[in-house]
Amino acid sequence: MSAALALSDLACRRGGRLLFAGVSCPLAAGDALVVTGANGCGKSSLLRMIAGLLPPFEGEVALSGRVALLGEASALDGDRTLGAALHFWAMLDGVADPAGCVARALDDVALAELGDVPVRLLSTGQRRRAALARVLASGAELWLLDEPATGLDMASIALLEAAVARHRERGGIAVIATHQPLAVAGAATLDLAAYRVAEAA
Ligand SMILES: Nc1ncnc2c1ncn2[C@@H]1O[C@H](COP(=O)(O)OP(=O)(O)OP(=O)(O)O)[C@@H](O)[C@H]1O
Repeated sequence: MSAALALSDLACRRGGRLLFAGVSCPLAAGDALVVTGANGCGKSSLLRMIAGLLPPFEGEVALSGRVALLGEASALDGDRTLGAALHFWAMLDGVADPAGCVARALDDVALAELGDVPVRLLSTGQRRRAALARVLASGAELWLLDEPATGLDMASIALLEAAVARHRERGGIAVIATHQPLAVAGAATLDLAAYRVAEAA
């Protein structure tokens, strides 16, 4: 797995307001970036920009590799069993061995025993881990994780941290927006508040 990501002089404008400007950051295979900053400073917007879902107001995003975004919603079909819902996405993602990828991902987030339970019956934290499993099973080189620790207990946070570490060891890149401190060894940090653009008086 080999990934690369370069953010060059990025600016973000939403709802008519310039949120941040001048964000630059190069990331190579195995790197991680932890994005912090107050509510509303634009962390989710930055991740959506990297995912290609939101055009930059200025600057550019250059990347190589496939992208998986863990956002607020998991997009897993509530009526399917967890295993089937993940399998559906793994097929769409075109992974070589969807069944194997899903089984490993479920193991990695400690949900292997719930593979035959409908997604709608999962608890909040289980649903969050299921969304993470979807990212794991995607085989994407670039992980964009938006508040991945929300709703997770301590054991699940450790699983998340371990999954990120393994992904980086394989040459993947992780960009993580978080309010909670996470153990991400040697990660670059980006405090978006420092890139806030003052409103004109
Ligand atoms: N679709 C949209 N249209 C207009 N403004 C938006 C839209 N989505 C978000 N915003 C605004 O952009 C700003 C940044 O939102 P964003 O979700 O990126 O912040 P955040 O740093 O991730 O916040 P939080 O820590 O609360 O998750 C907010 O003021 C928000 O109201």
